[in-house]
Amino acid sequence: MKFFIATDHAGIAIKPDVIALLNHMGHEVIDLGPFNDQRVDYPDYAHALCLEVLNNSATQGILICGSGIGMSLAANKHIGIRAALCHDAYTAEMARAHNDANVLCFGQRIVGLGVIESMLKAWCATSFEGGRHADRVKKIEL
Ligand SMILES: O=C(CO)[C@H](O)[C@H](O)[C@H](O)COP(=O)(O)O
Repeated sequence: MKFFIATDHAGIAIKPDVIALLNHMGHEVIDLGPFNDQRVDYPDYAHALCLEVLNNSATQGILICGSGIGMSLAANKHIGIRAALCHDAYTAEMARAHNDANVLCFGQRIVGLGVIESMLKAWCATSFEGGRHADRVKKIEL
């Protein structure tokens, strides 16, 4: 899988570890910034990442801010993006299996590296189940 990743200043510290985990799992990761810890606005990075995911087939995104909330709110403004704010392996698994989520959001101020690793493993190991979930996912978009 090819991932795009972006953060704000409140998510940047954990980014190298997340990229290393994904690389270790065999995934390609494109870093869309920021590249220093100066204060930035999360919507700028969320929107840039969503455009990349939408314009590159078979890619997914990872967005990290302090809580994950701002990133997920901004990302879900894009038609075709299903951004899931996850806190553990179960929410990551359900986001893929039931919601066909294509952007994983989490908060650096909320989860530690162990939980992040379990979320990434669950996310990458899980495919959309389709079936009864397919019509529900279609209904998300107005
Ligand atoms: O959008 C958020 C909260 O809903 C993110 O967690 C931001 O990273 C956070 O608001 C940044 O806060 P800061 O006090 O400016 O570092």
